[in-house]
Formats: sequence, C-alpha cells, structure tokens
Amino acid sequence: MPLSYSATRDLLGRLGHSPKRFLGQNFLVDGNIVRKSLELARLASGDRVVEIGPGLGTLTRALLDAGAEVWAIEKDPQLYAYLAQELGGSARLHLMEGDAVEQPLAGLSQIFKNLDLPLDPKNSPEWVSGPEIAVQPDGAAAQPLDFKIVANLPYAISTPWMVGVLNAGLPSQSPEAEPPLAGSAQNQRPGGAAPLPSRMVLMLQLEAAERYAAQPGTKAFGAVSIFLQSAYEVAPGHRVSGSCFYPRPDVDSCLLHLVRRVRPFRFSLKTQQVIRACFQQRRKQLGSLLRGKLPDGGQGWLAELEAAGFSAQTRPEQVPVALWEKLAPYVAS
Ligand SMILES: C[S@@+](CC[C@H](N)C(=O)[O-])C[C@H]1O[C@@H](n2cnc3c(N)ncnc32)[C@H](O)[C@@H]1O
Repeated sequence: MPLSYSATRDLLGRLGHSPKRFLGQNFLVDGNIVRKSLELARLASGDRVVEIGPGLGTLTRALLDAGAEVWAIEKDPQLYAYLAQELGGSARLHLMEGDAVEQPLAGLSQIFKNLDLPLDPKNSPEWVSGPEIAVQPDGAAAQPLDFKIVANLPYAISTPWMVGVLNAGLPSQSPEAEPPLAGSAQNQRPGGAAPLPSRMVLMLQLEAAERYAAQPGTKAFGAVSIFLQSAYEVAPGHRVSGSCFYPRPDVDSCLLHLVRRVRPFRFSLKTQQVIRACFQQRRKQLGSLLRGKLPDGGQGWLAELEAAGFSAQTRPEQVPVALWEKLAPYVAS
C-alpha cells in the first residue's frame, strides 16, 4: 500500500526533500492506482519489470511484493540514496542512479546482450495469439527475453523516453530494420535490437496519452502515434484524479495500457526521420513533402497510397499507420 497524502508529506519532511517540479515529482498516494497498474500489467511472480522514476518506492515495493524482478532508474540522487537504503537489500531489485532518457530500460538491456534465446510468441504455449495482440495469460512463466514496464513517469520525459524504448538497440546505420524485425522476428534481434516489452502500464500526462493513442485524421495524430501504434495495441486509458498524487500535478493524468502486437513493427531510424520531417509540415501535401526525401522522389510509396485510395494531395495526418509501414522499403539505406 502506498503512503497516504500526509504520510508522504511527512516522510519527505523527515528526508528534508522538497518535491522537484522539474523532475515531475508527484508521488502516488492512492492504493487503487497501484493495484490497477499491477492488474493491467498482468503481473505474475517471476516477471521482469522495468520501472522509471521509483521516487519513494511506492510502485517498486508493490512490484517486489508481487514477486517481480525489478530494474529501476532514479535521477534524483537523494531519492536514489533513500531507495538504496530502504530497498537495496532485495536481491530482486536492480536499482540504478541515472537518466531514463539515456537508459530507457534501466539497465535491463545489458542482460539481453548476454542472452541468445529466440522467443516466438506464436510458437510458445505460454502465449495466446489473437488477430492483433498477444496476451500472456495470468500466471504464465516469464519468457527468456520477456519483460514489462510499469511506471508513473516524469511527464517531461515521456516522449523521448518512449522513443528510446521503441528504438532500444536499433542499429543507427541499418539497411531497413523493418522487414527482418517485423512479426516475431523482433525477438531474433538482428543487429542487436533489444526486445520490446510485452506490456506497458504508464502514468502519463493526459495530453501525451492522447497523442500516443491518436487516430489518423485528428490533430493529435503524429510521428509518435505511428511509431507506437505500429508495435502496440493501445488500450483505452483511465483518467486519474490529481488527488491520487502528492503534490497534486497541475496537469491531467492518465493511466495508459499498451500491449505488444503479435507482429510488432519497428521503423528504422532513417524512416523515422522521414516521417518526422513530414509531420513538421503537416499541413503540406505528401507529393511535395516527399520530393527530395526519397531516392525515387516518393513515386513508389505514392503508388501504394493511391492503391489504398489516397493521393499525392493527401496530408500526412490522414495516412493510417499500416500505410506508413509500407514507406520503409522506399527510404534510402
Ligand atoms: C511522477 S514521480 C513517480 C515517483 C514514484 N514512482 C511514485 O509513483 O510515487 C517521477 C519520478 O521520476 C524521477 N525522474 C525524473 N526525471 C527522471 C529521469 N530523467 N530519469 C529517471 N528518473 C527521473 C523523479 O525524481 C521521480 O522520482
């Protein structure tokens, strides 16, 4: 159970710690949110979990109590020292002081480098595959490369951190990461890419959650919506009241739930650059946006768009995620 509002305030007082706004220090004080996060993550004993910003250890304790092995990264040296003292005795906690933007998997990626264990959700009895999403049944044993992320994120870093998770280990100069990484092949990790977490349960600023889950044709739909939705099914989020935190954040919050697709698709860094560039001028038409950005001037991909009922006059925000995936082969390596 998390500390109550007043107990959190008193503990911070005893530590001589004032919550730092620039580090997004809004600590969870609501047991229902902690329970809901673990429930959505389908947390089972033995699961590997990455936590970003453990703070006073509210989620961390709940994860450890549920039998998880936790990799956590905290940027604030004072909170890191407190946690190391309070929870450092647990052999199942791997605590790191540092910046989650630089270490999006809190050090867990180190262990992937030493493993060479292919994982194919479709061939594993532990996985139930639907047409779109893979669900690990409750109580199923963790797969060799499998892990989850459960975090009450510092809101300021949520997008760069999320992009870091999706890109973890992707080679910076690859031909195209997409074809070899599509589907279960993501677990073959060509080029040393880290596997993607099977589930993410994230406390986010509502506005960020809306961008991640945005549909084509809406203002919120952008590059990050495409990168995330090509790899994850974005389940409906839960709005979270400001009273669940100490101190209350001055923006609205949302608990977002992401489930890895059976065939997650990861864009190479080069293709990401092209997509980002298109959305930087989102009111322009694709025909003119693509000129000079692709070796064939965009003709190949535009033909794919036309076959799907779009045209050179279409604007980037109108193109569905599945069609953005088809851009990959036309980007220069
Ligand atoms: C919203 S609080 C969550 C605290 C705790 N997990 C909870 O739920 O009560 C965010 C935490 O992330 C930490 N933090 C902020 N920026 C960070 C970064 N770049 N890398 C790692 N931790 C960070 C803050 O110090 C803080 O402990």
